[in-house]
Amino acid sequence: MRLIIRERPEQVAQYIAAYIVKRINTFAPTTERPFVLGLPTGSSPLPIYKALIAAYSRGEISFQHVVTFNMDEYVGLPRDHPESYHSFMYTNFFKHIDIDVKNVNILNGNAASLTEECLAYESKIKALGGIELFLGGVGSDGHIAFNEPGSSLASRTRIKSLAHETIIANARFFNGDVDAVPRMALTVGVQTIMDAREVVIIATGTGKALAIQQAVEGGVSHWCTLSALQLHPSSMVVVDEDATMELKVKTVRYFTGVERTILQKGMSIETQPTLTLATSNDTAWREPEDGELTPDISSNSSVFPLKRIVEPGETGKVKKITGGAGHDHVTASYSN
Ligand SMILES: N[C@@H]1[C@@H](O)[C@H](O)[C@@H](COP(=O)(O)O)O[C@@H]1O
Repeated sequence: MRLIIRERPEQVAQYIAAYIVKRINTFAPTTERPFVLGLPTGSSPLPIYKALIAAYSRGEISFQHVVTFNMDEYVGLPRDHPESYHSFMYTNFFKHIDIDVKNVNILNGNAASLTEECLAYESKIKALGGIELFLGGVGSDGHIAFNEPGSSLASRTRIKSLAHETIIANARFFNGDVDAVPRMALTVGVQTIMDAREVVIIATGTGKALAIQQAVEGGVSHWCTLSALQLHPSSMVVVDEDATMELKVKTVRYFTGVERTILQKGMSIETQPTLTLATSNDTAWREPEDGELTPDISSNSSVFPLKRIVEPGETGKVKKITGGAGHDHVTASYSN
């Protein structure tokens, strides 16, 4: 898991929006090979949507060949209710970009059979080859999508009852009326998110600080479903300073130090190769696996397919890294 820290929420949103634009453009989606993007609702992602709309307006990105799957939807709330996640997505994002409505997938919380609806959602994701990048937010109790504390980490799209904390938190969208907040939702499961080739999470504000602390410094636990991302090979959590309030100073320094080191090496944070130390069985050249990521110094190698040069028999700590942004190859030398 990578932790990226920015001072303010707007900077967090800018970072993530720029990352998504770059990912989609590098992927170069077509009708036959669309970019499959998982999307969240909530207040935290709003500035990301604003930044993506601005990038679209500037002609930097098209969503014509992007297929989206939203994380969740309330059960029983009419689709055109202003607080349904359908309304949220069209109002705040889809109606401002060139996405084809046929490519928009949002769970139907009013389906005749909710179970069938969930199964069909999973099948459709699978039929499209899986989700390339899942963007998510996090609840104050550490939930991703509506995978409330206690959710199985192996869960898939299903019906969930909402935790009391979530109902209270979401009452702000229903004029503060706790009774107006639906009690149930359809949600992708933790495993649905884990299956995505890459997961990017936004967390801003002090209200998310405890969840971030548990997810980053704690163990993997169903009590904080965000923590499952520790097991994901390519996950990134982008936070503002307020959301780091419960982290140890040592943790913050570690992650900011990692980013500083990368920048000092003259390598763009987005263009890090995946470096692994050679073992006796390694070949001299090893192409990174699709989406392979090491948590400390690298980014998604499928996006920036730099080659690693690992000399046979080299072991020990990385001593020197040369190359990086603008270079075809990145070379690492080692000390034992
Ligand atoms: N189901 C959504 C989550 O997907 C979202 O991450 C969370 C946080 O929302 P906010 O960003 O408004 O704090 O709210 C809801 O519970």
